Amino acid sequence: MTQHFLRVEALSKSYPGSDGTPGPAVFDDVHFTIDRGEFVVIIGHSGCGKTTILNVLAGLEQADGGHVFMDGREVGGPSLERGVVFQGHALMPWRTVLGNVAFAVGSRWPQWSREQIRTHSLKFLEMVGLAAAAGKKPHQLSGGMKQRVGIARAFAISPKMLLLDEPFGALDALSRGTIQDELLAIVHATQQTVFMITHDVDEAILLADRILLMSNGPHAKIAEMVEVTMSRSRTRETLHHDPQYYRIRNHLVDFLMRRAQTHPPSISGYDAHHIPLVRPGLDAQASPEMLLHAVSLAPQQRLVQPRQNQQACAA
Ligand SMILES: Nc1ncnc2c1ncn2[C@@H]1O[C@H](COP(=O)(O)OP(=O)(O)OP(=O)(O)O)[C@@H](O)[C@H]1O
Repeated sequence: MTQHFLRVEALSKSYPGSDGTPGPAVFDDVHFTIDRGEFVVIIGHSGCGKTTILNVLAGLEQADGGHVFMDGREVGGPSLERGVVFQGHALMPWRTVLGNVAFAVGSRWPQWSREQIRTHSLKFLEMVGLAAAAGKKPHQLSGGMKQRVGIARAFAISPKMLLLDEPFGALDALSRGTIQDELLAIVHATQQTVFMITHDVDEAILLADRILLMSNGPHAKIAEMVEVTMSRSRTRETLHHDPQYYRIRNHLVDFLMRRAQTHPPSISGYDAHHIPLVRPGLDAQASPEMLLHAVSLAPQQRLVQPRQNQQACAA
């Protein structure tokens, strides 16, 4: 049997309603795996449970049912083996940029000397172009710079896995693009295993090896997996020249606009243990009309579950 680096089995979670009684499962019967060095992105409408899943992988939250195994061991709580980057960068405001990274590095390798910690931290600040800002405090930085510190800090502890929860969601398009490029360069250089949440389908296609499509809650599921079959050396500049890009994008948008509302078990042949893997990029049958439709959709729509589902989720 193949040993996957990360194995998620039968995960489920519900939250109590306002009257304290258990609510319906936000998601249940969630199964997926991630291989070492793979970059996996999850997309789905707001409220379907993506952040909850990421928090369970991080060990920050407990699932009601199911298991997460990483590198052969069950995840039971937070650990420096996993680096987490949130949309809100969570920097310590009283520490400098270098101090924020050095604190994490010192916690990871308590036996290291001050000089070792400093040199190692600076190396990662350099990778995100922030060596010159090492002495600044977080309030002196732009949003993009703060997010870079968060990324440098997460990589600097050499985590076995990096968990990114919409890390670029609050950034303007220009900063977002630059940091995406930096992230890709570091991920490729370090062969880092990554699980990331985004609402941006273009970001998903640029960064991911595989994209998990999550259906709407309650009882949300991983409905399908999309393999990004374009060359891993793709860049923001070249992405749009590849016909595969439009096919993949169209497939993702079609899922979010139309198919996410369909409850997967009602799809004939659906098996939560064996999620269908599709390669729309290689589907040369996609009509020019479909491709045009994909291009004309706004690139960074924030996708929100239809109202009745959100209420059902919160009920
Ligand atoms: N601590 C909590 N207590 C009660 N309900 C919660 C809690 N955390 C999350 N929820 C609910 O669980 C559901 C899933 O939330 P979650 O944040 O995981 O979704 P999401 O898919 O990440 O959404 P978004 O894309 O908007 O970040 C939502 O309906 C949310 O209101």
